Amino acid sequence: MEASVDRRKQPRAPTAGNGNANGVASAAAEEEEGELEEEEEEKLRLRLRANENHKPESYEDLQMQLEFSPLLFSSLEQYLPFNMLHVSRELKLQYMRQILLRYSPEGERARVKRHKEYRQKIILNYQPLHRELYTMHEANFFVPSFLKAIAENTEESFRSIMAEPSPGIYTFEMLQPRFCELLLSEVENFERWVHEKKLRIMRPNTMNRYGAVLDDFGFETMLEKLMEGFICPISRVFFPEVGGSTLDSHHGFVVEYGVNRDVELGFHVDDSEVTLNVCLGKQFSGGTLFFRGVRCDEHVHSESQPEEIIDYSHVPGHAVLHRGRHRHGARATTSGQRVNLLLWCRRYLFLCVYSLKNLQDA
Ligand SMILES: O=C(O)CCC(=O)C(=O)O
Ligand SMILES: [Fe+2]
Repeated sequence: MEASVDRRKQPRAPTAGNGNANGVASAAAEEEEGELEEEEEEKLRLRLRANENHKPESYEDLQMQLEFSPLLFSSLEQYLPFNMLHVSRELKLQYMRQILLRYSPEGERARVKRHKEYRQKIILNYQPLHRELYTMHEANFFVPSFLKAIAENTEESFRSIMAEPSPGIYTFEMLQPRFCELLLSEVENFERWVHEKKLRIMRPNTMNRYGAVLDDFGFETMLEKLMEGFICPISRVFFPEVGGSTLDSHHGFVVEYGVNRDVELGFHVDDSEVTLNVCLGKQFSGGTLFFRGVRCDEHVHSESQPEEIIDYSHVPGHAVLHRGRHRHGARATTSGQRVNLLLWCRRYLFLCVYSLKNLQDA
């Protein structure tokens, strides 16, 4: 098994979106007034260090016209040269956009554009069944023990609700049964709608034939809050080596296993820094999650040590939190139906800015 480990990828453009696929191509921006002279374009540079005192602009209102995430522009702004910090927002935008365009492959931008249009079509037409799920209501979503631990926000309080069956794998009770039930019925409602409309649904990633991307049908803001308010505090304590407290984007989806669904999931690593995996139900047997230790890219296929081999049986409402690079897979769900909520948490904006600066310095 150790011979082959897939990198489980979301079918998306890593450099053009922010993991939330909120960028769309617009040729119009090129003809905007105040365009930079060609000569100046040659000098487009980012500073080595962020200017922490600079408060970046918001570009959210331009979301529909921009081919990159508004958040990416805000992150990048802190790295602008001093003389660019106080020019107009339009000029800053143009400066940053030209840098981004230089390093972002066109094919990926086109893919992000298509994804954005797909999402827009859904958001405009899909009628949610349980609207109360789309905004964060923590008292309705989470069990009290989880809320208490988060409110206390200490390593001790987190450990008091968690088991750590193997180093770096944390399990705990998290979601209320009622929330799981409603979310399952919302997902079913969405899938019914997709089927009725004869839409081609985009699956969560390259290894699933079933399941749905929650961010695509309205859950983006709620899941953002879940990551920021609940997963970042825990990751800050347990996953500092992957920037646990600075996770800045996510990919949220459900996977579905059972008869007429996916059966199992091969050995893989996730396209995330930190992964939250919560079982929503329903009733099932099998579906055990197996882990085989954390590896870097170069050693992802190496043998595992006996102490790294661990199995975990999903329990509805209970979460598993692990590093994306903690190699794992799921055994066959042999009867019933198993649905899990996955939140791949990333440091996408940070890594984007970092790789841009590296490319510039190369
Ligand atoms: O089925 C599971 O619980 C594992 C899912 C998983 O690893 C993933 O979606 O990346
Ligand atoms: Fe995974």
